[in-house]
Amino acid sequence: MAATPDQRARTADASPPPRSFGEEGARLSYGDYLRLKDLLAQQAPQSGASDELLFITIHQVYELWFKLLLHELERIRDAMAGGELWHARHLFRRVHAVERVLVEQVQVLETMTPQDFLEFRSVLAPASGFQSVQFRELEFLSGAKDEAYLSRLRDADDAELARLRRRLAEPTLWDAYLTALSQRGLAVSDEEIMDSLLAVARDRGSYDDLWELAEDLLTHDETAAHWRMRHVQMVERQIGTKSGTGGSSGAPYLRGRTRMQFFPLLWELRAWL
Ligand code: HEM
Ligand SMILES: N[C@@H](CC(=O)c1ccccc1NC=O)C(=O)O
Repeated sequence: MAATPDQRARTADASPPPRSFGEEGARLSYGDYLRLKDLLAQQAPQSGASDELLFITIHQVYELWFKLLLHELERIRDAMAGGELWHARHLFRRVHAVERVLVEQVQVLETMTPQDFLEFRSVLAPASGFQSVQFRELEFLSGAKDEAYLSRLRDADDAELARLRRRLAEPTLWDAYLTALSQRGLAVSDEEIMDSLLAVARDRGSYDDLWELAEDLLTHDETAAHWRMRHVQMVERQIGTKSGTGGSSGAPYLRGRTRMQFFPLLWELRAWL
């Protein structure tokens, strides 16, 4: 069999095989690059309960994914406003995949029994998911801006409050979608927006990219609703009708939140088609 160009070159000058890719710099190790010493030192259970490590780990994993989602959703917003619809759609595929993971991962925490949760639940109060700054940032960026939540963040520091205020002030995904519509000559005033959305839906030949982008927004909205429903099911399974450590009514409050829509007009559009 004929030698490959690579084999020929090696036998010709008898030089040692090249070092494997990445060895040239030889500065970073796996643990250094990923800051594993710091990362793996961040789980500090407050009780002796065996399942508290699971509880902390799952929340930290959520927060890491929230961080990535904020990064990608910002890029999506900016791509939409900048007319780069293909790029927004590319990033939406990633966002949807992560969001499906967020929903699926609820089942990991559901392996905990309510009895085992009660072993450490009392040490958690008054902490609760209410205080997740990144979760609220995701809602604000998606269009559900509700300033009232700022007052529920008991222990938020100045930097966190500033981040939320910035999210309240900056354009949402919906604002960016409207910019994309107007760049294509479509009217976006309150009175005209439904007609524009209908025009996009009815003329896929001219507006397919805008239609698909609206579908991506809707999938983001739908998957967020799936998470809220999975979360409240998990809550009912764990604490039933008890009120929450964060001071809400618990499951009834969370059931109310499942009706929230980021993009109500995209849902309403269906009725007019
Ligand atoms: C044993 C599991 C869990 C229980 C029993 C539980 C319970 C609750 C309750 C009762 C609330 C309402 C606020 C309160 O009064 O405390 C809440 C809110 C919240 N929880 Fe959980 N939770 C659990 C797991 C999780 C996980 C894994 C996450 C992931 C980050 C999470 C994120 C949130 C968020 C973001 C809120 C605020 C929701 C909103 O205001 O719409 N929770 N949770
Ligand atoms: N709110 C929950 C406690 C809880 O799940 C929690 C506590 C501290 C930090 C994050 C939490 N997760 C979601 O609310 C409860 O009432 O049992």
